[in-house]
Amino acid sequence: MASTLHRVPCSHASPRSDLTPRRLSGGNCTVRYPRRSRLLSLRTRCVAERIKKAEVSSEKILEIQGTKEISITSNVSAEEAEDTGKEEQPKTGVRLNIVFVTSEAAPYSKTGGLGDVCGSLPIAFAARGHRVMVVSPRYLNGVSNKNYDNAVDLGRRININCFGGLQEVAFFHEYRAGVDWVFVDHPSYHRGGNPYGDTRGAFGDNQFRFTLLSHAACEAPLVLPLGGYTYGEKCLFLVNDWHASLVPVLLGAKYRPYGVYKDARSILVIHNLAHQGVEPAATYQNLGLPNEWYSALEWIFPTWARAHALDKGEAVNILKGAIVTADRIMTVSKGYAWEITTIEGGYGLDHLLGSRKSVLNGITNGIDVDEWDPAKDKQIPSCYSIDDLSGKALCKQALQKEIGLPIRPDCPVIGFIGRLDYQKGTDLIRMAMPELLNEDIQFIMLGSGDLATEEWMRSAEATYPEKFRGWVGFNVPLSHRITAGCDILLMPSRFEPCGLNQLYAMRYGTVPVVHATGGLRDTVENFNPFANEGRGQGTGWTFSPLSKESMLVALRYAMKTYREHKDTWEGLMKRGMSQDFTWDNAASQYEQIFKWAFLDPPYIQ
Ligand SMILES: Nc1ncnc2c1ncn2[C@@H]1O[C@H](COP(=O)(O)OP(=O)(O)O[C@H]2O[C@H](CO)[C@@H](O)[C@H](O)[C@H]2O)[C@@H](O)[C@H]1O
Repeated sequence: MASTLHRVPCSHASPRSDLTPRRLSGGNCTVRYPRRSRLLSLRTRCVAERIKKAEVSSEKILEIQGTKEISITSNVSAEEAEDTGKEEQPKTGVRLNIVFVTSEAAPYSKTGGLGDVCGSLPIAFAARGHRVMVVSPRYLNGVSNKNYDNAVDLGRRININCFGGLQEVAFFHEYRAGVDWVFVDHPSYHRGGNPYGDTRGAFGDNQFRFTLLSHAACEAPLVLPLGGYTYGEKCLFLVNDWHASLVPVLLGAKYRPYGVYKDARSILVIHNLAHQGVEPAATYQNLGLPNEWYSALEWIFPTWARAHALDKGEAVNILKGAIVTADRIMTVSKGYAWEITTIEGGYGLDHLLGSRKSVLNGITNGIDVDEWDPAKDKQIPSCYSIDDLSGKALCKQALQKEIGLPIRPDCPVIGFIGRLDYQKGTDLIRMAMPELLNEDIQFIMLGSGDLATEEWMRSAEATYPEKFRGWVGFNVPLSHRITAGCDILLMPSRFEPCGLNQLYAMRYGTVPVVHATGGLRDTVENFNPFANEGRGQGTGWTFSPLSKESMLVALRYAMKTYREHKDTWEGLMKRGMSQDFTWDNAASQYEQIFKWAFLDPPYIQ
């Protein structure tokens, strides 16, 4: 065994040798990795610490000390495991080193569904026996700082060569729920607002901030001795959306030419194709990539999308870079996996995605069934379950009271939660509202984003004081109370890669009414009152086409059923509540894709 691990030659032969990954702040060309013996002693120390903290069952101690694999029985203390003599066995056949790269991970950072997924899917993989690291920025915006209280500075600094200079980043780390949460620290992540922007709009340096993230994520498995030893080169990168999409390009352009990461694989997970990280072509030189890799990111806008006659439409598209270099591509539902290969859903990338159809799969997201559990949710005023729904009625009354609407148990309450964005079809809600509020209903909206829609929500409250409430902002506890207290959840999304709110709604016995698109069509079964010998079948209503009229038709069916067919309504609620949306289910499907990824040679050698 070599005394140092992962030594990368400092190839001065390359005209861009400044791009070699191993630079240290001190100017050395290679990182001095700890010797193997030191790694083992670090590992032993860390194991001792974990044993002390009773994070590892006693039966596992020998295994940890003696083998390369770590299996954490996350919720079982050493004493418990000894007492019962039982121990969770890893569910996976092949244990992998999985590295999530993401711009958000709840509860540390979240602006939407990406944060939810990257906060809970890693835990599901860890529980199945994989070693899992999540690499994400350490956002300090004044409000979120406390989220990182338990993350300690690992004392590792690396210099990233991009944007015309060396950028020093640090790594913070928290080990929680069997997962190594790694936070990349850099001054550009320390500012007010959310991860992408503030009240003045998107940050102008997002390309820089997420370039740093991708470079740092490529280094993390090599340089961070987590739990005493590094993840090493044979790992699987799960890169989420455009913010992490430089990772597969970097593997091919910056590491493999030096023999590093030859056994790694990368999978691009697309949560939202509408955001691609497109910037002027001139920014390519900032990304820390060799010139000859330009074509991987090259993007030419069609003529109609150019600003003027002399505009050649030349740009770089970071997401495209991952589409053409990742070993496999995934989306968050089967329906969306197909939609993105069509001209309507492909956002200009349909041809490229179609050309990689053989490695493109969709797996429906799961949800965090502990955080979203009406039987033990601390955020709602009264818990309930499929066996006793009485608490739901109390949640409805409490919501009406909290939000200042008349307390009326029999009046159907319709809710909407989400980003106020073109994607979510909020324009349709605005258009339909005068007609909808002619009915005897109440409507509650929670969201932030598009300023005009926020303004409209405020004015709608004034126009319909007895029927409409709009809460402008991002408020997770309130989103739980709305999900529990409403009867119907409306999601008229133009496109929806998966959608999580309809899953939360069903789990809380709130009946979804959704546009039949992407993951919404895959997860909500349209109600059929005649099926099942007249007992009915389905979990909600799906409407199509996306028009005000068809949305109102679906909502009227729902309201009529709610008012006039109480038993049928309860059947709808209970069928929704009994769906299996656990991450474990999704994670086992992911493992099949992982197997395929390692069966094939790396797509970019
Ligand atoms: N104002 C607010 N206050 C509190 N909570 C709020 C909120 N606005 C939104 N949320 C929360 O943010 C999450 C939104 O998740 P979605 O999956 O519905 O949409 P999003 O478009 O962000 O995600 C993208 O990624 C996910 C994950 O893959 C896909 O499901 C989805 O289709 C895709 O568009 C939910 O947890 C929701 O409750």
